[in-house]
Amino acid sequence: MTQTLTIPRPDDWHLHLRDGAMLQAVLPETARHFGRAIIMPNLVPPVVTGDQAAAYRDRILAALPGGMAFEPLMTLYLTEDTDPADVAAAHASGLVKAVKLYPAGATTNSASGVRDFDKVRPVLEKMAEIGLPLCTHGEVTDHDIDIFDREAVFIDRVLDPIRRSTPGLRVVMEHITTKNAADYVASQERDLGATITTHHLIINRNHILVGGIKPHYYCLPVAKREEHRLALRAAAVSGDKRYFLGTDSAPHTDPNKESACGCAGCFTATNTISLLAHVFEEEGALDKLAGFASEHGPAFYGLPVSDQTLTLTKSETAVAFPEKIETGDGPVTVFDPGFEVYWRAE
Ligand SMILES: NC(=O)N[C@@H](CC(=O)O)C(=O)O
Ligand SMILES: [Zn+2]
Ligand SMILES: [Zn+2]
Repeated sequence: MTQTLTIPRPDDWHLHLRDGAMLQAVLPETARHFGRAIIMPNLVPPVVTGDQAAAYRDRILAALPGGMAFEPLMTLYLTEDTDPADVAAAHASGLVKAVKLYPAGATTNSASGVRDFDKVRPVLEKMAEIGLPLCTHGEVTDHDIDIFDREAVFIDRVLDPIRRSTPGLRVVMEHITTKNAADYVASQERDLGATITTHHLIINRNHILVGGIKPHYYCLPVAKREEHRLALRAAAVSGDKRYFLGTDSAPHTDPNKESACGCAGCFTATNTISLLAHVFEEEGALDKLAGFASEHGPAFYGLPVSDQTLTLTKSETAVAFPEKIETGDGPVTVFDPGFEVYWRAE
């Protein structure tokens, strides 16, 4: 008997679409399965103002193949010069759904991010007042902090102080990778959620380093020890509304990944939904997939759950995903989970 699972059409609450030829190639990979996505603003140059976000939204919609329905939910890239009034106007018009905080130097295209968190206080206060969420890349950048500790230290030194001094500020801890982060979310009563990626439910740091270095498993925050992966799985399948899917699908061309200084990012848009069904089945929690992928995110952002559905079917034979997708900028390798997957999305 074929096993099927029907869920409301999922959304991706953390996605990199890039621009130009790359946007053209990767957008259908997401739009095939997802109805909406929170679009990350770390372009070069970054999407800082409401006008830039409106123009980027238009480029995304122009790149969408005819017949595909997809709603990009735009974000603004927070800089020390961001104008609270511009943020408020972009929110009031319905264009912008979140503001993204990148500590300067923490990740890909974060050079224009925040160095001195006191400088963005007026923006954060305005956001708390109008109910506009802050999405955080939660890692400190101090040279004396080990890369595997940077997320946990960010919570103590940056995030918790910001939240205490800005009551009412709603925060999404993006792409959490540690038990520390999952526990912090669980300990907070209100105004806090977290996205979890597909790949952090599947790989730990051994996958990156054992048996030769695997650049396609390198992303930021870097995958941690197995105990952390297990904590993320427990959070994702818990049914707790504070955790939801943000794939952080982050395309880089193969030459930029397979390099002496490889870029951070895993490209998971193509096979994410099948991989998630596999993971949730492994955890005996297929009934929790709809919450994680389709319901908790809209609840946090105050949006309706999709009235469309996506059906997953478990087949006898493994699904054949492409190893790479071609883009006008060069090939992009699709995330390889290292196991066969039998769940197919219609
Ligand atoms: N996650 C990553 O490793 N890379 C992202 C940036 C980010 O989300 O930190 C990217 O833009 O490539
Ligand atoms: Zn990030
Ligand atoms: Zn990201």
